[in-house]
Amino acid sequence: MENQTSLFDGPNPTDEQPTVSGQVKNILFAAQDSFYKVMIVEVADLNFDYDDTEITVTGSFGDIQIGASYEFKGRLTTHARYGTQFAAQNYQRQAASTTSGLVAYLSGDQFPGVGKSTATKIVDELGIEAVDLILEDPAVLTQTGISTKLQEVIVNQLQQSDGMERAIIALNDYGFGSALATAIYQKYQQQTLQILKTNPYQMVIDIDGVSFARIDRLAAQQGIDALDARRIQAGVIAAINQATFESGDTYMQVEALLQATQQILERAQNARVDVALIKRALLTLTSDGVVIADGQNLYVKALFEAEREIAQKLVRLTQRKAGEYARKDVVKYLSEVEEENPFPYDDVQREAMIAALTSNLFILTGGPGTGKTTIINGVVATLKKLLQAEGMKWDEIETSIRLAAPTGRAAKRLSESTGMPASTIHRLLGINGREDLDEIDIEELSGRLLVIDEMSMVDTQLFDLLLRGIPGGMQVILVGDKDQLPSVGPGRVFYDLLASGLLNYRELETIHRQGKGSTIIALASAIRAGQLPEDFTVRQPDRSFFPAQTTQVPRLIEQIATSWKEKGNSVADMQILAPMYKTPAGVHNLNAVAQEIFNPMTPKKREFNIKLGDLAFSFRVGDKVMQTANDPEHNVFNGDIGYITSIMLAKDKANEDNTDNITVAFDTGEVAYTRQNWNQLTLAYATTIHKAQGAEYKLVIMPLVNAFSRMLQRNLLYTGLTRASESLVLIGDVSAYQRAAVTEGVNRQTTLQERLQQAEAGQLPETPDDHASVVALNQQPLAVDPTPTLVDEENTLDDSPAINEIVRAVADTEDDILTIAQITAETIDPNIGMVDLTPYDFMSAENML
Ligand SMILES: Nc1ncnc2c1ncn2[C@@H]1O[C@H](COP(=O)(O)OP(=O)(O)OP(=O)(O)O)[C@@H](O)[C@H]1O
Repeated sequence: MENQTSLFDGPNPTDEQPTVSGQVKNILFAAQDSFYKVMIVEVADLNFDYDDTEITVTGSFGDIQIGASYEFKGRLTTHARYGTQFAAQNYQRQAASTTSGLVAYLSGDQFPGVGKSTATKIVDELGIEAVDLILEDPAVLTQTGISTKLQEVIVNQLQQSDGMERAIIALNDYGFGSALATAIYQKYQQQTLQILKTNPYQMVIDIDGVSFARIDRLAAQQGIDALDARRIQAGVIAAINQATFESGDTYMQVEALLQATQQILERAQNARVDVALIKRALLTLTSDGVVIADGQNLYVKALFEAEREIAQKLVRLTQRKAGEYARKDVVKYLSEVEEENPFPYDDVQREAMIAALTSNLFILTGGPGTGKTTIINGVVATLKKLLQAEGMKWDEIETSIRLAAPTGRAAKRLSESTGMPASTIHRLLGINGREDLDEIDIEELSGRLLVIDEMSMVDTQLFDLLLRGIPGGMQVILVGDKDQLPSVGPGRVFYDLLASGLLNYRELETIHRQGKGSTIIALASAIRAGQLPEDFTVRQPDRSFFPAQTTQVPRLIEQIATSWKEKGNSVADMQILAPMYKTPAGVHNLNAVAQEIFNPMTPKKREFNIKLGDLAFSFRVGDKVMQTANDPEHNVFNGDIGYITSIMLAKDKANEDNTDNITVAFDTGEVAYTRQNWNQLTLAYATTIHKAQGAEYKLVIMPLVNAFSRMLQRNLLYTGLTRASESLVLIGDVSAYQRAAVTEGVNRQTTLQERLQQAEAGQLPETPDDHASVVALNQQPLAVDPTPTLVDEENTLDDSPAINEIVRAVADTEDDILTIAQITAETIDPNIGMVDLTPYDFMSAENML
């Protein structure tokens, strides 16, 4: 088994682990999308101080039976609202410990047809471990001589109840967290243990997010050969998944895939893998339909199907009889809405709104301040009038307009700017993003209109799922800014939809935002057109540029941030955005700099020192932090920003929980993190530009230096500076900005446009099954392209499970736990702003360098 010892695991390993056993009286809560449960257990035995007869037990559990007895290992915790609970890390059904108990169990009601004599035969033959043996290998029952029918009854029942528990326990033991364990079990059900033990590589093929390296270690321990065909096939899948994720392409060329697979396989175990073996593996995968070969392009099935389905659905949507409302009604109600609006619409806006309301599918793109929100509001208000005229009741009207965006932050902004409820796309569809895409069942949405904002962030697979939920009669409006960074996941859907030229869209170009912000927007427009404006380095009321070399950046930022703070502004309204994590001008170092300004150490403050490889930093009470993974159980998601409100040490008197923990206040509530989960938090004074997509800040400070070389691309610069709503401070080399402005982002390889054209012509190909290119490959010698694949630092760093080394923190000896009520109050104060401030106010130019 994998060695799971990590310094995260905290307390002294020689301590006996807190254990409680007893009968489950009730299940208070069972999460729908994972195994998380909260239940009441009647205490029969325990090894820690606790004097009630019942205890609340929480954790990931399979099919818990009320009334059955279990043993739980874990720790006692104190929940702010629910009091003392036992957080189980592991559990076990208390099996019968005597042969007579086991005979009684096997001849019980749950095994129909199995009488005492059959049960006795089984126990005599297989012993007290009978249940384990049967679950590991059902064939052992044949040696008991009982009928095949009864064998089936026993195996099915055991697999159903104990099988699930054992599977989850085993998955936990192998180090799979709750989310992956859930996904794995949902896929294999009763077969989970068997797959884990006999062919763990299958998991790499079937389950998103299972790491090849982890499975490879597991398989090697089980003695699976490095040249085993299953290993090579899993390597192919790992390579194609990794490459599509890193490049954003939706497919890969044959030669590149062969080479990447070889690298992955040879790096993971020190054994040479011949390309011929990889070719053979690829042939099997394409024959089985796991990989789709379309000419020289190889796709994982889900991405191939997603592009195909998107094209088909969109073309069907546009070919459907045009929207239900007559143009003259639309024009009439829109004029009423316009009269109620504080300003008249411009012609393009008016025309876009009419087109949106009279089409089944409408796409709107435009930069900041061009009126996208104005159009959404106008369309929604006009639609309300149209529906009212149809006789629809008010509450029905409200619920028939659905607004959504790809991230929680973008949904929140959409809701604020429209005054209507908006949700994430995942929530709209009722999914958590961990489902098996082959089996996921999306329910059709109800309503007349669906508006999706920040479309540029939607990837191929999410868009496919979204379209599956859109019923025939629903109008769809997709809104975004095509010049922003594309989605993190594979594809560049929004770009492709626009570039196909086949779908109904309007581009807004006139900038309407006046006064403050105007020169930021003008700068954004120039950069969008591939130029740095001549006045780039000239100080403007709302933006400035300070030349600096990489090593000078931290000092400059220190001064700007200090000045911002001294003027009484909130840290929540300020964001430092850098393209990369490393270098003195990168996210890691700038976080350290900003932390010293916004949250310096004081004798009364607590901190935990963290060390991750070369990176050392600390979490302090009051720190601005970001959640870096989705955690639906606690309602916090990747990119959510919060503030540390308390730091508790295991030894604190006030800490009834016996472990170190950090509590963070998010907009949605407080979340406590024990050491195992600290890797989900980072300091967030500075973040990458990718992580800031969909957010807006009053002040953005952005360093761009030549050291960021290959990240210097137009859409990155554009996305970063358009996050600033009132003030923008740019720092670095003019030449770096120049280079970013003229460098078009790497072109993602996708086939969505081609599929749209094929769908439009009624010639969308069926999923190819001849995989001729791969067949041919196995017959010819192959020239492998020696160019290594570029690794995108952004993805690599964010996805890196590098956290295996964390040095136990030492805090000061203060017993008081400090809270930061003041800071959280400040972050939600909408009045703290930038009235009459310019970036120049934050500093005096003389002492900048
Ligand atoms: N035709 C117009 N005449 C005058 N002002 C307008 C017009 N259209 C929009 N505005 C104003 O311009 C500003 C920007 O518009 P809006 O918020 O709709 O743009 P946006 O594209 O959604 O911007 P962002 O993406 O930055 O949120 C708003 O203050 C809006 O009231």
